[in-house]
Amino acid sequence: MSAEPALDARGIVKRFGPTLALDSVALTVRPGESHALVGRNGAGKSTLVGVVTGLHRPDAGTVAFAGAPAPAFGDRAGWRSKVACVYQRSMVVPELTVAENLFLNRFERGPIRWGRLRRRAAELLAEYGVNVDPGLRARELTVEQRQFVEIARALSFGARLIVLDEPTAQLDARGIQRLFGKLRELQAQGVAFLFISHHLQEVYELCTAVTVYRDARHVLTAPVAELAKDDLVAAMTGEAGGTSWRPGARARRASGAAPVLTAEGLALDGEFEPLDLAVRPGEVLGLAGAAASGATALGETLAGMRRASAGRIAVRGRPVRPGSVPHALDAGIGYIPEDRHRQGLVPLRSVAENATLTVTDQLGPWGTVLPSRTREFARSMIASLDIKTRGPEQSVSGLSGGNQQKVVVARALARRPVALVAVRPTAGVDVKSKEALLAVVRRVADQGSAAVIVSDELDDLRVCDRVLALFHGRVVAEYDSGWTDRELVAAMEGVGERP
Ligand SMILES: Nc1ncnc2c1ncn2[C@@H]1O[C@H](COP(=O)(O)OP(=O)(O)OP(=O)(O)O)[C@@H](O)[C@H]1O
Repeated sequence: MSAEPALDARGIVKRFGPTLALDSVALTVRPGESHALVGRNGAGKSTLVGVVTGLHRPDAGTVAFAGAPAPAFGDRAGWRSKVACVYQRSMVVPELTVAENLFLNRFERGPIRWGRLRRRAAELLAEYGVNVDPGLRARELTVEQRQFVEIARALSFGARLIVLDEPTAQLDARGIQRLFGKLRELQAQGVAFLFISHHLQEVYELCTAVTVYRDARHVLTAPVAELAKDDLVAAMTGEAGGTSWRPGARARRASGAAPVLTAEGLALDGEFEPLDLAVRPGEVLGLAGAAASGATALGETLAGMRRASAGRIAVRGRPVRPGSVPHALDAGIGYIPEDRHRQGLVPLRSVAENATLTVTDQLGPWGTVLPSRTREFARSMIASLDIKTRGPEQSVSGLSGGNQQKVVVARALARRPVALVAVRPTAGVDVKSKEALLAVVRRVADQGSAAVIVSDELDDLRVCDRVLALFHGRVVAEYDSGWTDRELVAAMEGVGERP
Protein backbone atom coordinates (compact mmCIF):
# COMPACT_ATOMS: atom_id res chain seq x y z
CA MET A 1 0.00 0.00 0.00
CA SER A 2 1.39 3.37 -0.99
CA ALA A 3 2.22 5.78 1.81
CA GLU A 4 1.35 8.67 -0.51
CA PRO A 5 -2.09 10.18 0.06
CA ALA A 6 -4.85 8.68 -2.08
CA LEU A 7 -5.85 12.28 -2.79
CA ASP A 8 -3.89 15.45 -2.19
CA ALA A 9 -5.57 18.68 -3.29
CA ARG A 10 -3.82 21.95 -2.50
CA GLY A 11 -4.50 25.63 -2.95
CA ILE A 12 -7.68 24.99 -4.93
CA VAL A 13 -9.43 28.14 -6.12
CA LYS A 14 -12.69 28.02 -8.07
CA ARG A 15 -14.89 30.91 -9.16
CA PHE A 16 -18.30 30.92 -10.78
CA GLY A 17 -18.64 34.44 -12.18
CA PRO A 18 -18.67 36.74 -9.18
CA THR A 19 -18.95 33.84 -6.69
CA LEU A 20 -15.79 32.54 -5.09
CA ALA A 21 -16.81 28.92 -4.43
CA LEU A 22 -13.41 27.68 -3.21
CA ASP A 23 -10.82 30.01 -1.73
CA SER A 24 -7.48 28.22 -1.77
CA VAL A 25 -8.67 25.07 0.00
CA ALA A 26 -6.81 21.85 0.72
CA LEU A 27 -7.95 18.26 1.19
CA THR A 28 -5.82 15.21 1.88
CA VAL A 29 -7.25 11.68 2.02
CA ARG A 30 -5.00 8.80 3.06
CA PRO A 31 -5.25 5.27 1.64
CA GLY A 32 -7.79 3.17 3.53
CA GLU A 33 -9.25 6.27 5.13
CA SER A 34 -12.89 7.19 5.27
CA HIS A 35 -12.77 10.97 5.17
CA ALA A 36 -15.83 13.14 5.69
CA LEU A 37 -16.14 16.55 4.05
CA VAL A 38 -18.77 18.61 5.86
CA GLY A 39 -20.02 22.17 5.83
CA ARG A 40 -23.16 24.24 5.58
CA ASN A 41 -25.17 24.50 2.36
CA GLY A 42 -23.09 26.45 -0.13
CA ALA A 43 -19.78 25.92 1.71
CA GLY A 44 -18.14 24.51 -1.44
CA LYS A 45 -18.30 20.72 -0.97
CA SER A 46 -19.83 19.80 -4.35
CA THR A 47 -17.50 22.22 -6.10
CA LEU A 48 -14.50 20.49 -4.51
CA VAL A 49 -15.91 17.10 -5.58
CA GLY A 50 -16.22 18.48 -9.12
CA VAL A 51 -12.58 19.57 -9.06
CA VAL A 52 -11.17 16.30 -7.70
CA THR A 53 -13.22 14.19 -10.13
CA GLY A 54 -12.12 16.21 -13.16
CA LEU A 55 -15.51 17.85 -13.85
CA HIS A 56 -14.53 21.41 -12.90
CA ARG A 57 -11.25 22.96 -13.96
CA PRO A 58 -9.88 24.85 -10.95
CA ASP A 59 -8.69 28.45 -11.39
CA ALA A 60 -5.63 27.61 -9.30
CA GLY A 61 -4.20 24.73 -7.27
CA THR A 62 -3.02 21.17 -7.77
CA VAL A 63 -4.59 17.72 -7.43
CA ALA A 64 -2.55 14.52 -7.04
CA PHE A 65 -3.55 10.87 -6.67
CA ALA A 66 -1.13 8.49 -4.90
CA GLY A 67 1.69 10.98 -5.43
CA ALA A 68 1.13 11.42 -9.18
CA PRO A 69 -0.33 14.60 -10.71
CA ALA A 70 -3.98 14.33 -11.77
CA PRO A 71 -4.73 13.53 -15.44
CA ALA A 72 -5.12 16.43 -17.84
CA PHE A 73 -8.47 18.20 -17.76
CA GLY A 74 -10.80 16.43 -20.20
CA ASP A 75 -9.00 13.06 -20.13
CA ARG A 76 -12.09 11.19 -18.92
CA ALA A 77 -10.52 7.72 -19.04
CA GLY A 78 -7.52 8.99 -17.08
CA TRP A 79 -9.72 10.45 -14.33
CA ARG A 80 -11.91 7.35 -14.25
CA SER A 81 -8.89 5.21 -13.40
CA LYS A 82 -8.21 7.42 -10.36
CA VAL A 83 -11.50 8.39 -8.80
CA ALA A 84 -15.24 7.87 -9.07
CA CYS A 85 -18.20 9.61 -7.53
CA VAL A 86 -21.33 7.73 -6.56
CA TYR A 87 -24.10 10.33 -6.74
CA GLN A 88 -27.65 10.15 -5.51
CA ARG A 89 -28.67 10.37 -9.10
CA SER A 90 -27.17 7.37 -10.70
CA MET A 91 -24.79 7.47 -13.62
CA VAL A 92 -25.73 3.97 -14.76
CA VAL A 93 -27.93 3.61 -17.83
CA PRO A 94 -31.34 2.32 -16.67
CA GLU A 95 -32.22 0.34 -19.79
CA LEU A 96 -28.92 -1.56 -19.94
CA THR A 97 -28.15 -4.64 -17.90
CA VAL A 98 -25.78 -4.62 -14.96
CA ALA A 99 -23.20 -6.45 -17.12
CA GLU A 100 -23.50 -3.85 -19.89
CA ASN A 101 -23.23 -1.01 -17.39
CA LEU A 102 -20.13 -2.54 -15.86
CA PHE A 103 -18.37 -2.80 -19.20
CA LEU A 104 -19.77 0.33 -20.78
CA ASN A 105 -17.15 2.18 -22.83
CA ARG A 106 -14.73 -0.66 -22.83
CA PHE A 107 -16.06 -3.29 -25.17
CA GLU A 108 -13.23 -4.91 -27.02
CA ARG A 109 -13.01 -4.36 -30.75
CA GLY A 110 -15.03 -6.76 -32.85
CA PRO A 111 -18.35 -8.36 -32.05
CA ILE A 112 -19.54 -8.32 -28.46
CA ARG A 113 -19.65 -11.79 -26.94
CA TRP A 114 -22.60 -11.56 -24.59
CA GLY A 115 -22.03 -14.80 -22.72
CA ARG A 116 -18.47 -13.83 -21.93
CA LEU A 117 -19.51 -10.31 -20.95
CA ARG A 118 -22.00 -11.64 -18.46
CA ARG A 119 -19.51 -14.12 -17.04
CA ARG A 120 -16.89 -11.43 -16.58
CA ALA A 121 -19.46 -9.19 -14.92
CA ALA A 122 -20.39 -11.98 -12.52
CA GLU A 123 -16.70 -12.51 -11.69
CA LEU A 124 -16.16 -8.83 -11.14
CA LEU A 125 -19.17 -8.49 -8.82
CA ALA A 126 -18.10 -11.59 -6.91
CA GLU A 127 -14.59 -10.17 -6.51
CA TYR A 128 -16.02 -7.20 -4.65
CA GLY A 129 -18.59 -9.30 -2.81
CA VAL A 130 -21.56 -7.69 -4.56
CA ASN A 131 -24.53 -10.02 -4.76
CA VAL A 132 -26.43 -8.76 -7.83
CA ASP A 133 -27.54 -10.67 -10.94
CA PRO A 134 -25.56 -9.20 -13.89
CA GLY A 135 -28.48 -9.96 -16.22
CA LEU A 136 -30.87 -7.54 -14.46
CA ARG A 137 -31.58 -4.18 -16.04
CA ALA A 138 -30.18 -1.29 -14.04
CA ARG A 139 -33.65 0.17 -13.58
CA GLU A 140 -34.68 -3.00 -11.73
CA LEU A 141 -32.02 -2.48 -9.06
CA THR A 142 -32.67 -0.97 -5.67
CA VAL A 143 -30.79 2.22 -4.78
CA GLU A 144 -28.51 0.10 -2.62
CA GLN A 145 -27.71 -2.42 -5.36
CA ARG A 146 -27.08 0.40 -7.84
CA GLN A 147 -24.58 2.00 -5.49
CA PHE A 148 -22.77 -1.32 -5.04
CA VAL A 149 -22.64 -1.82 -8.81
CA GLU A 150 -21.23 1.69 -9.25
CA ILE A 151 -18.60 1.12 -6.60
CA ALA A 152 -17.58 -2.19 -8.21
CA ARG A 153 -17.46 -0.48 -11.60
CA ALA A 154 -15.21 2.30 -10.28
CA LEU A 155 -12.85 -0.16 -8.60
CA SER A 156 -12.67 -2.25 -11.77
CA PHE A 157 -11.36 0.81 -13.63
CA GLY A 158 -8.53 0.92 -11.11
CA ALA A 159 -9.83 3.76 -8.93
CA ARG A 160 -8.75 3.56 -5.31
CA LEU A 161 -10.65 6.64 -4.21
CA ILE A 162 -14.43 6.76 -4.19
CA VAL A 163 -16.49 9.85 -3.49
CA LEU A 164 -19.88 9.20 -1.92
CA ASP A 165 -22.25 12.16 -2.11
CA GLU A 166 -25.09 11.71 0.43
CA PRO A 167 -25.17 7.95 -0.26
CA THR A 168 -27.60 7.14 2.53
CA ALA A 169 -30.32 9.58 1.46
CA GLN A 170 -32.61 6.92 0.04
CA LEU A 171 -31.62 3.91 2.12
CA ASP A 172 -33.42 2.53 5.14
CA ALA A 173 -31.60 1.70 8.38
CA ARG A 174 -30.63 -1.81 7.29
CA GLY A 175 -29.52 -0.66 3.86
CA ILE A 176 -27.26 1.91 5.54
CA GLN A 177 -25.72 -0.77 7.73
CA ARG A 178 -25.08 -3.00 4.70
CA LEU A 179 -23.51 -0.09 2.80
CA PHE A 180 -21.27 0.81 5.74
CA GLY A 181 -20.29 -2.84 6.15
CA LYS A 182 -19.22 -2.99 2.50
CA LEU A 183 -17.29 0.29 2.78
CA ARG A 184 -15.42 -0.98 5.85
CA GLU A 185 -14.46 -4.17 4.00
CA LEU A 186 -13.10 -2.17 1.07
CA GLN A 187 -11.32 0.23 3.40
CA ALA A 188 -9.48 -2.72 4.92
CA GLN A 189 -8.26 -3.46 1.38
CA GLY A 190 -6.84 0.06 1.08
CA VAL A 191 -9.68 1.78 -0.79
CA ALA A 192 -10.18 5.37 0.40
CA PHE A 193 -13.54 7.12 0.66
CA LEU A 194 -14.51 10.76 0.63
CA PHE A 195 -17.91 10.97 2.25
CA ILE A 196 -20.15 14.03 1.81
CA SER A 197 -23.02 14.08 4.27
CA HIS A 198 -25.22 16.33 6.37
CA HIS A 199 -25.85 13.42 8.74
CA LEU A 200 -23.26 14.01 11.39
CA GLN A 201 -24.10 10.81 13.27
CA GLU A 202 -23.10 8.89 10.13
CA VAL A 203 -19.82 10.78 10.00
CA TYR A 204 -19.14 9.62 13.56
CA GLU A 205 -20.19 6.08 12.77
CA LEU A 206 -18.25 5.56 9.56
CA CYS A 207 -15.44 8.07 9.18
CA THR A 208 -11.94 8.21 10.56
CA ALA A 209 -11.15 11.81 9.59
CA VAL A 210 -13.19 14.91 8.92
CA THR A 211 -12.55 18.15 7.05
CA VAL A 212 -14.77 21.19 7.51
CA TYR A 213 -15.25 23.94 4.90
CA ARG A 214 -17.00 27.17 5.70
CA ASP A 215 -17.76 29.94 3.20
CA ALA A 216 -15.37 28.53 0.59
CA ARG A 217 -12.52 28.14 3.07
CA HIS A 218 -10.86 25.21 4.80
CA VAL A 219 -11.53 25.46 8.55
CA LEU A 220 -10.11 22.25 10.01
CA THR A 221 -9.11 18.65 9.45
CA ALA A 222 -9.09 16.29 12.44
CA PRO A 223 -9.48 12.65 13.43
CA VAL A 224 -13.19 12.12 14.04
CA ALA A 225 -12.50 10.47 17.39
CA GLU A 226 -10.84 13.64 18.67
CA LEU A 227 -13.54 16.08 17.70
CA ALA A 228 -16.66 16.47 19.84
CA LYS A 229 -19.89 16.94 17.91
CA ASP A 230 -20.47 20.43 19.33
CA ASP A 231 -17.00 21.47 18.18
CA LEU A 232 -17.69 20.07 14.74
CA VAL A 233 -20.94 22.04 14.48
CA ALA A 234 -19.18 25.15 15.79
CA ALA A 235 -16.53 24.76 13.07
CA MET A 236 -19.26 24.46 10.42
CA THR A 237 -21.26 27.44 11.59
CA GLY A 238 -18.54 29.66 12.99
CA GLU A 239 -20.60 30.06 16.15
CA ALA A 240 -19.79 28.58 19.53
CA GLY A 241 -22.40 26.52 21.33
CA GLY A 242 -23.22 23.77 18.83
CA THR A 243 -26.77 22.53 18.44
CA SER A 244 -28.63 22.75 21.66
CA TRP A 245 -31.90 22.98 19.76
CA ARG A 246 -34.43 20.29 20.44
CA PRO A 247 -37.71 21.23 18.88
CA GLY A 248 -40.01 19.45 21.32
CA ALA A 249 -43.60 19.28 20.23
CA ARG A 250 -45.65 21.97 21.84
CA ALA A 251 -48.90 20.10 21.58
CA ARG A 252 -50.77 23.33 21.00
CA ARG A 253 -53.33 21.71 18.79
CA ALA A 254 -56.85 22.50 19.72
CA SER A 255 -58.20 19.03 20.30
CA GLY A 256 -61.80 20.15 20.04
CA ALA A 257 -61.38 22.07 16.79
CA ALA A 258 -62.60 20.59 13.53
CA PRO A 259 -59.83 18.97 11.51
CA VAL A 260 -58.33 20.94 8.64
CA LEU A 261 -57.13 18.02 6.55
CA THR A 262 -58.95 14.70 6.49
CA ALA A 263 -58.64 11.46 4.58
CA GLU A 264 -61.21 8.69 4.69
CA GLY A 265 -60.59 5.19 3.45
CA LEU A 266 -57.69 6.53 1.43
CA ALA A 267 -55.76 3.82 -0.40
CA LEU A 268 -53.32 3.45 -3.26
CA ASP A 269 -52.94 0.00 -4.78
CA GLY A 270 -49.53 -1.48 -4.20
CA GLU A 271 -48.53 1.39 -1.89
CA PHE A 272 -50.81 1.70 1.12
CA GLU A 273 -54.01 0.13 2.43
CA PRO A 274 -57.18 2.05 3.31
CA LEU A 275 -56.61 4.47 6.19
CA ASP A 276 -58.23 7.45 7.86
CA LEU A 277 -56.46 10.65 8.87
CA ALA A 278 -57.54 13.84 10.59
CA VAL A 279 -55.10 16.67 11.16
CA ARG A 280 -56.32 19.52 13.36
CA PRO A 281 -55.40 23.19 13.24
CA GLY A 282 -52.09 23.73 15.00
CA GLU A 283 -51.15 20.10 14.68
CA VAL A 284 -48.04 18.67 13.01
CA LEU A 285 -48.63 15.03 12.09
CA GLY A 286 -45.65 12.81 11.34
CA LEU A 287 -45.90 9.93 8.87
CA ALA A 288 -42.86 7.85 9.71
CA GLY A 289 -41.67 5.17 7.38
CA ALA A 290 -38.74 3.82 5.42
CA ALA A 291 -38.43 3.84 1.64
CA ALA A 292 -41.02 1.14 0.83
CA SER A 293 -43.40 1.79 3.72
CA GLY A 294 -45.98 3.72 1.70
CA ALA A 295 -45.46 6.89 3.74
CA THR A 296 -44.03 8.85 0.81
CA ALA A 297 -46.81 7.62 -1.50
CA LEU A 298 -49.34 8.73 1.11
CA GLY A 299 -47.79 12.21 1.32
CA GLU A 300 -47.75 12.48 -2.47
CA THR A 301 -51.39 11.39 -2.64
CA LEU A 302 -52.41 14.03 -0.09
CA ALA A 303 -50.60 16.64 -2.20
CA GLY A 304 -52.39 15.60 -5.40
CA MET A 305 -49.28 14.15 -7.03
CA ARG A 306 -50.83 10.70 -7.17
CA ARG A 307 -54.42 9.61 -7.59
CA ALA A 308 -55.74 7.40 -4.82
CA SER A 309 -57.35 4.12 -5.86
CA ALA A 310 -59.97 4.57 -3.16
CA GLY A 311 -61.12 7.04 -0.54
CA ARG A 312 -61.54 10.78 -0.11
CA ILE A 313 -59.44 13.77 0.87
CA ALA A 314 -61.00 16.96 2.23
CA VAL A 315 -59.76 20.34 3.40
CA ARG A 316 -61.99 22.01 5.99
CA GLY A 317 -64.70 19.57 5.05
CA ARG A 318 -64.60 20.34 1.32
CA PRO A 319 -63.60 17.47 -0.94
CA VAL A 320 -60.41 17.87 -2.96
CA ARG A 321 -60.34 16.47 -6.48
CA PRO A 322 -57.99 13.46 -6.39
CA GLY A 323 -54.73 13.32 -8.31
CA SER A 324 -54.60 16.99 -9.24
CA VAL A 325 -51.91 19.32 -7.95
CA PRO A 326 -53.72 22.49 -9.11
CA HIS A 327 -56.86 21.46 -7.22
CA ALA A 328 -54.85 20.56 -4.15
CA LEU A 329 -53.20 23.99 -4.34
CA ASP A 330 -56.55 25.72 -4.75
CA ALA A 331 -57.89 23.82 -1.75
CA GLY A 332 -55.02 25.26 0.29
CA ILE A 333 -52.66 22.31 0.34
CA GLY A 334 -49.00 23.34 0.19
CA TYR A 335 -46.47 20.72 -0.89
CA ILE A 336 -42.77 20.42 -0.17
CA PRO A 337 -41.37 17.56 -2.27
CA GLU A 338 -38.25 15.69 -1.35
CA ASP A 339 -35.27 17.34 -3.02
CA ARG A 340 -34.43 14.39 -5.24
CA HIS A 341 -34.81 16.13 -8.56
CA ARG A 342 -35.43 19.60 -7.16
CA GLN A 343 -38.97 18.96 -8.33
CA GLY A 344 -40.44 21.90 -10.07
CA LEU A 345 -37.67 24.46 -9.88
CA VAL A 346 -37.18 26.42 -13.10
CA PRO A 347 -33.39 26.41 -13.34
CA LEU A 348 -32.75 29.58 -15.30
CA ARG A 349 -35.27 31.71 -13.43
CA SER A 350 -34.33 33.73 -10.40
CA VAL A 351 -34.67 32.76 -6.76
CA ALA A 352 -37.45 35.35 -6.45
CA GLU A 353 -39.43 33.98 -9.40
CA ASN A 354 -39.08 30.39 -8.28
CA ALA A 355 -40.06 31.20 -4.73
CA THR A 356 -43.23 32.91 -5.91
CA LEU A 357 -44.28 30.63 -8.75
CA THR A 358 -47.45 29.63 -6.94
CA VAL A 359 -48.45 33.12 -5.85
CA THR A 360 -48.05 35.28 -8.90
CA ASP A 361 -51.81 35.75 -8.88
CA GLN A 362 -51.62 37.17 -5.40
CA LEU A 363 -48.76 39.58 -5.79
CA GLY A 364 -50.46 42.29 -7.77
CA PRO A 365 -53.95 43.45 -8.68
CA TRP A 366 -55.72 42.04 -11.75
CA GLY A 367 -53.20 39.35 -12.44
CA THR A 368 -50.17 41.59 -12.77
CA VAL A 369 -46.94 40.63 -11.11
CA LEU A 370 -45.25 43.48 -9.35
CA PRO A 371 -41.51 42.82 -9.37
CA SER A 372 -41.11 44.83 -6.19
CA ARG A 373 -43.51 42.57 -4.29
CA THR A 374 -41.93 39.44 -5.71
CA ARG A 375 -38.56 40.64 -4.49
CA GLU A 376 -39.97 41.64 -1.14
CA PHE A 377 -41.48 38.21 -0.55
CA ALA A 378 -38.30 36.51 -1.75
CA ARG A 379 -36.20 38.67 0.59
CA SER A 380 -38.26 37.65 3.60
CA MET A 381 -37.93 33.98 2.63
CA ILE A 382 -34.19 34.31 2.02
CA ALA A 383 -33.87 35.70 5.54
CA SER A 384 -36.16 33.30 7.38
CA LEU A 385 -34.88 30.16 5.66
CA ASP A 386 -31.29 31.38 5.54
CA ILE A 387 -30.93 30.85 1.78
CA LYS A 388 -27.36 31.47 0.68
CA THR A 389 -27.65 33.52 -2.50
CA ARG A 390 -26.23 36.71 -3.93
CA GLY A 391 -29.78 38.06 -3.90
CA PRO A 392 -33.35 37.45 -5.12
CA GLU A 393 -32.26 38.02 -8.75
CA GLN A 394 -29.70 35.18 -8.84
CA SER A 395 -30.79 32.22 -10.97
CA VAL A 396 -31.53 29.08 -8.91
CA SER A 397 -29.14 26.99 -11.01
CA GLY A 398 -26.28 28.89 -9.36
CA LEU A 399 -27.37 27.83 -5.86
CA SER A 400 -25.97 24.83 -4.01
CA GLY A 401 -28.24 21.78 -3.67
CA GLY A 402 -29.34 22.50 -0.12
CA ASN A 403 -30.16 26.10 -0.96
CA GLN A 404 -32.27 25.01 -3.94
CA GLN A 405 -34.25 22.79 -1.56
CA LYS A 406 -34.90 25.85 0.61
CA VAL A 407 -36.33 27.68 -2.42
CA VAL A 408 -38.72 24.73 -2.88
CA VAL A 409 -39.80 25.20 0.74
CA ALA A 410 -40.25 28.96 0.24
CA ARG A 411 -42.49 28.28 -2.74
CA ALA A 412 -44.73 25.96 -0.72
CA LEU A 413 -45.08 28.57 2.02
CA ALA A 414 -45.75 31.43 -0.37
CA ARG A 415 -49.47 30.76 -0.57
CA ARG A 416 -49.89 30.49 3.17
CA PRO A 417 -51.20 26.93 2.93
CA VAL A 418 -53.96 25.81 5.29
CA ALA A 419 -52.51 22.30 5.11
CA LEU A 420 -48.83 21.77 4.46
CA VAL A 421 -47.52 18.39 3.28
CA ALA A 422 -43.74 18.02 3.46
CA VAL A 423 -41.91 14.94 2.22
CA ARG A 424 -38.47 14.61 3.79
CA PRO A 425 -38.21 18.38 3.81
CA THR A 426 -34.71 18.53 5.25
CA ALA A 427 -33.01 16.16 2.76
CA GLY A 428 -29.72 17.72 1.71
CA VAL A 429 -30.09 20.60 4.15
CA ASP A 430 -27.32 21.34 6.67
CA VAL A 431 -27.76 20.93 10.44
CA LYS A 432 -28.24 24.59 11.16
CA SER A 433 -30.66 25.20 8.27
CA LYS A 434 -32.59 22.11 9.30
CA GLU A 435 -33.46 23.84 12.56
CA ALA A 436 -34.64 26.94 10.73
CA LEU A 437 -36.68 24.94 8.27
CA LEU A 438 -38.42 22.75 10.84
CA ALA A 439 -39.10 25.82 12.96
CA VAL A 440 -40.83 27.36 9.94
CA VAL A 441 -43.05 24.26 9.52
CA ARG A 442 -43.87 24.42 13.23
CA ARG A 443 -44.72 28.11 12.90
CA VAL A 444 -47.10 27.43 10.00
CA ALA A 445 -49.00 25.03 12.28
CA ASP A 446 -48.86 27.36 15.26
CA GLN A 447 -50.63 29.93 13.10
CA GLY A 448 -53.59 27.56 12.76
CA SER A 449 -52.76 25.44 9.73
CA ALA A 450 -52.35 21.67 9.69
CA ALA A 451 -49.00 20.18 8.75
CA VAL A 452 -47.91 16.70 7.73
CA ILE A 453 -44.26 15.67 7.67
CA VAL A 454 -43.36 12.43 5.89
CA SER A 455 -39.92 11.28 6.93
CA ASP A 456 -37.76 8.61 8.47
CA GLU A 457 -35.44 11.23 9.98
CA LEU A 458 -35.92 11.35 13.73
CA ASP A 459 -35.06 15.06 13.83
CA ASP A 460 -37.91 15.78 11.40
CA LEU A 461 -40.32 13.67 13.44
CA ARG A 462 -39.40 15.33 16.72
CA VAL A 463 -41.31 18.50 15.77
CA CYS A 464 -44.48 16.46 15.34
CA ASP A 465 -47.30 16.37 17.88
CA ARG A 466 -48.34 12.92 16.77
CA VAL A 467 -46.59 10.29 14.70
CA LEU A 468 -48.04 7.40 12.70
CA ALA A 469 -45.51 4.72 11.81
CA LEU A 470 -46.06 2.92 8.50
CA PHE A 471 -44.68 -0.41 7.44
CA HIS A 472 -45.54 -2.24 4.21
CA GLY A 473 -48.41 0.13 3.49
CA ARG A 474 -50.05 -0.10 6.89
CA VAL A 475 -50.13 2.07 9.97
CA VAL A 476 -48.44 -0.13 12.55
CA ALA A 477 -48.16 2.27 15.48
CA GLU A 478 -49.31 5.68 16.65
CA TYR A 479 -47.48 7.87 19.15
CA ASP A 480 -48.23 11.14 20.85
CA SER A 481 -45.07 13.02 21.76
CA GLY A 482 -42.77 11.19 24.14
CA TRP A 483 -41.73 8.25 21.93
CA THR A 484 -38.20 7.00 22.21
CA ASP A 485 -35.91 6.86 19.17
CA ARG A 486 -35.63 3.16 19.64
CA GLU A 487 -39.33 2.34 19.61
CA LEU A 488 -40.00 4.53 16.60
CA VAL A 489 -37.10 3.06 14.61
CA ALA A 490 -38.33 -0.43 15.53
CA ALA A 491 -41.87 0.43 14.38
CA MET A 492 -40.57 1.77 11.03
CA GLU A 493 -38.67 -1.46 10.55
CA GLY A 494 -41.76 -3.50 11.25
CA VAL A 495 -40.47 -5.01 14.47
CA GLY A 496 -42.26 -2.73 16.94
CA GLU A 497 -45.27 -3.64 19.02
CA ARG A 498 -48.52 -1.82 18.45
CA PRO A 499 -48.76 0.29 21.62
N1 LIG B 1 -22.80 26.34 -11.57
C1 LIG B 1 -22.71 27.34 -10.67
N2 LIG B 1 -22.88 28.63 -11.04
C2 LIG B 1 -22.79 29.62 -10.13
N3 LIG B 1 -22.52 29.45 -8.83
C3 LIG B 1 -22.35 28.19 -8.41
C4 LIG B 1 -22.43 27.07 -9.30
N4 LIG B 1 -22.21 25.94 -8.57
C5 LIG B 1 -22.00 26.33 -7.30
N5 LIG B 1 -22.08 27.68 -7.19
C6 LIG B 1 -21.88 28.47 -5.97
O1 LIG B 1 -20.70 28.01 -5.34
C7 LIG B 1 -20.88 27.98 -3.92
C8 LIG B 1 -20.57 26.59 -3.40
O2 LIG B 1 -21.57 25.69 -3.84
P1 LIG B 1 -21.48 24.11 -3.60
O3 LIG B 1 -22.55 23.50 -4.45
O4 LIG B 1 -20.10 23.65 -3.80
O5 LIG B 1 -21.89 24.00 -2.06
P2 LIG B 1 -22.11 22.71 -1.15
O6 LIG B 1 -21.22 22.85 0.03
O7 LIG B 1 -21.98 21.47 -1.95
O8 LIG B 1 -23.62 22.91 -0.66
P3 LIG B 1 -24.86 21.85 -0.36
O9 LIG B 1 -24.61 21.30 1.00
O10 LIG B 1 -26.06 22.72 -0.36
O11 LIG B 1 -24.86 20.83 -1.45
C9 LIG B 1 -22.30 28.43 -3.65
O12 LIG B 1 -22.26 29.79 -3.29
C10 LIG B 1 -23.00 28.24 -4.96
O13 LIG B 1 -24.03 29.19 -5.09
